[in-house]
Amino acid sequence: MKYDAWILSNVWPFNTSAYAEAVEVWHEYRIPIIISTFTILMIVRTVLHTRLPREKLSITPPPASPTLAAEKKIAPVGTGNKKPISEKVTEKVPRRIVGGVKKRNSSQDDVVTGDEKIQVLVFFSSLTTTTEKTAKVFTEGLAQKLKSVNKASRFIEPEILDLSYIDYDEYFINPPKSDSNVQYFYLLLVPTYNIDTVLDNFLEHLQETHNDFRIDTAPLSPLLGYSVFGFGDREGWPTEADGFCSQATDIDKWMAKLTARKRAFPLGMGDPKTDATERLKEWKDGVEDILEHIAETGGLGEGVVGSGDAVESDVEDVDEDDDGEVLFAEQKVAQKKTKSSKKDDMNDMEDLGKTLNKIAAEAEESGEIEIDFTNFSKKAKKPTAAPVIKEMVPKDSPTFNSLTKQGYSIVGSHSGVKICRWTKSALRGRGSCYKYSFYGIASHQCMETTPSLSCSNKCVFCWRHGTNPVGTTWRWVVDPPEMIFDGVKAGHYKKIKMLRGVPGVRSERFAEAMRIRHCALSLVGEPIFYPHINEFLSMLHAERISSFLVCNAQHPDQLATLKHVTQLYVSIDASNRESLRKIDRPLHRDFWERFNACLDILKKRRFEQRTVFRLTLVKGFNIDDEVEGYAALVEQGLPCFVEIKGVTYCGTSSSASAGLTMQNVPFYSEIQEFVLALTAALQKRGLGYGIAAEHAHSCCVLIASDRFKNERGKWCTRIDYQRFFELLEGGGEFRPEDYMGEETPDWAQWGNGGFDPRDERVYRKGKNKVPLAVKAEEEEGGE
Ligand SMILES: Cc1cc2nc3c(=O)[nH]c(=O)nc-3n(C[C@H](O)[C@H](O)[C@H](O)COP(=O)(O)O)c2cc1C
Ligand code: SF4
Repeated sequence: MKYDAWILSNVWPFNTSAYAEAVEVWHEYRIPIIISTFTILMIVRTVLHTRLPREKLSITPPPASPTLAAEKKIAPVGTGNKKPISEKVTEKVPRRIVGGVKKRNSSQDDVVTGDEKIQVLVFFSSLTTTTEKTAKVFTEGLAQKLKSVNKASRFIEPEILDLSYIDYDEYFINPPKSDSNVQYFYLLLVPTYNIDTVLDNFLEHLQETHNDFRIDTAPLSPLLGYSVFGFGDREGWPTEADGFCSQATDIDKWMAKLTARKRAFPLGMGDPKTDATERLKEWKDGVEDILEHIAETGGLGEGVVGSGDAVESDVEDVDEDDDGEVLFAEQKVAQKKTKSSKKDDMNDMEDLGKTLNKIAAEAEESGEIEIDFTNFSKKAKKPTAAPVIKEMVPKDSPTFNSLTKQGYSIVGSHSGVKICRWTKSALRGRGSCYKYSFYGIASHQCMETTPSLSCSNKCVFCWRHGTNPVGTTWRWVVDPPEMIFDGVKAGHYKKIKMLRGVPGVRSERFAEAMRIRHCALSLVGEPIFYPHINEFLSMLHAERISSFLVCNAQHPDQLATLKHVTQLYVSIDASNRESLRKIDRPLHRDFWERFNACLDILKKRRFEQRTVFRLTLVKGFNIDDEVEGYAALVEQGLPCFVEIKGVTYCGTSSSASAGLTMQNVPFYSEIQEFVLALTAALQKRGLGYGIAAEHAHSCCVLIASDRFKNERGKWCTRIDYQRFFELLEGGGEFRPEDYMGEETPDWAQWGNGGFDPRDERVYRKGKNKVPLAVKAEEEEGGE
């Protein structure tokens, strides 16, 4: 019997015609039957999957995220009728975060459970050392305090870290790696600068870390907590809306995001000139309390002010809507848009567009800010009001009053002119400054001026800081060069005329002084900062006024485009990066790169114009062990001359606050020693330099390149000014040797002191005949 026939007769209970019909139906409908069955099975599976609670198969946390122990979560106190977030989460599973951004929501994720150690890290940033000094004192005080709290043994000695030197990746992507059971607490003390500083880098790093899709949005949540204190200036930035402590505010916000809102204590702010001490003390007390609390209880505590609780999150940060979804403001707007469009049932794109605009406007009105958390653009900036360009030194400003009290005539809104003490001295026949000994410049015919009272450094030895404005870029009203030129000349002549009646003024010198022959662009500030510096120089040269321009080696772009000057100076205040940072306190974060770029420019220019390195020696800052470093810089820039000058002491509170005292002023014998050592170091390197001249009265010595020796081997450091103007007016190319002047007079040469024998040497009562250290009021203006 065949198998089919056997089945029919033994298994199939019905008759054969019924079977044949069934087979026929199957053949006809088998595809829809299979599809329907499969679909029904899938629906049943999906329903069961979403309804039934699931067991966690693994306890491994997701990469880069600490274990989230839902059991640890404590209901926040003080949230009114709102249910604790953790409860809501378990009620509505799964909890959706629109936009796919991972977010943590409790400050209790990482608690100290028993014997963990607590390490406080105090980060600071400082340009002009206020914050640095304060942070040091603060950290010492905190260390003392933590020794006396309950559970003091939990605390490791707090550590202080400079944001300019640390690797952000080590501290601000994840907490530092530690093999023992140490947990970290971050404190940040930062100033605010509306110019480019290291803080911009830092903020960018925080922002990028938060927005980096590869890492958790809150990778710093394992921290125990953090708090920020900002230093600002209410005089310039009176309110927070004006930018008072704006960078501290930004850091606080980004840290809140990165730590999942573990703000342990509210952002503190203070102005060192007024209330910083008081505000910092309050903040310190609060931070100490919370640290004690952490050591005792293991966490920040929920619901208390400053607990970092989710309820106090920022408006633009995170928000909860009725459905228990955590939505970012952007998506909330988007959701409203969707709901609204559904309600209105409009398919027409034009109408939809109108509705969206309306909703967006509503959202804006209600204070919701649209933030793109999914696409981070560095260029995206907060919309700001159109900038109002201000005057650098307005007539009603404290800076104006202070500068005028010091004898400056302010021209326009950013230029100044002042009579230097050597001009007065020369008028009375009592000697010119070292520029006469070295270069033949008569001080009574010299005008000292600057077209930019602003500077990008805060050198410890500068007698004007506290008064002169600072900045890294020109952000003020620009006065025309003609106005400045006429103004500074008028100011200079006016002051000369006022000296008419001073006892001892020689009539012939007074008459000569009414014709300016030289301009020292070195008074204060940074002359090449002025956008029309080249036009200004042309005006000087057109009147046959020679130009000595001193720049601080921080503006390579401007230096590169600078036209011809009679002598071009670069201040070399230190031989290495760290020393330069300490002494010049530059505002530019890439100050060392800028400095080196300027030296390279100077090197290229050495066959076009006379180039000079100006070294100002400050004992305890930039002399010890730096000879070789300076020699290396000379080798790099190959200047025509190196002027070495002892610092002058101004005795102001700002110099004192920079740690400068009379002890930092070198004796002339120390300058001489340094010059001998430097010359030897240069010669050892095979560089053709020698000591050409000195002016002991100004504590100043000149090292010159052998290029400035004549055929008789004599130094010719003086300048042929007549020739310089002829060459300039000729319009062709020329070299510094082409306007090399006559031989340096014997009395000015090394070993002879440098005082013009035709002048009368006047010693002040009680002063040594050989000046050992010159005070600023004597020396000011003798640039
Ligand atoms: C160029 C410059 C820009 C500044 N910008 C701001 C500012 O935008 N907002 C503010 O509150 N303070 C500003 N300040 C004030 C400093 O933040 C304040 O003086 C601070 O104490 C400096 O700290 P530090 O010297 O330790 O770096 C600025 C100061 C300077 C010199
Ligand atoms: S570069 Fe000159 S003006 Fe500027 S801070 Fe230094 S010494 Fe003062």
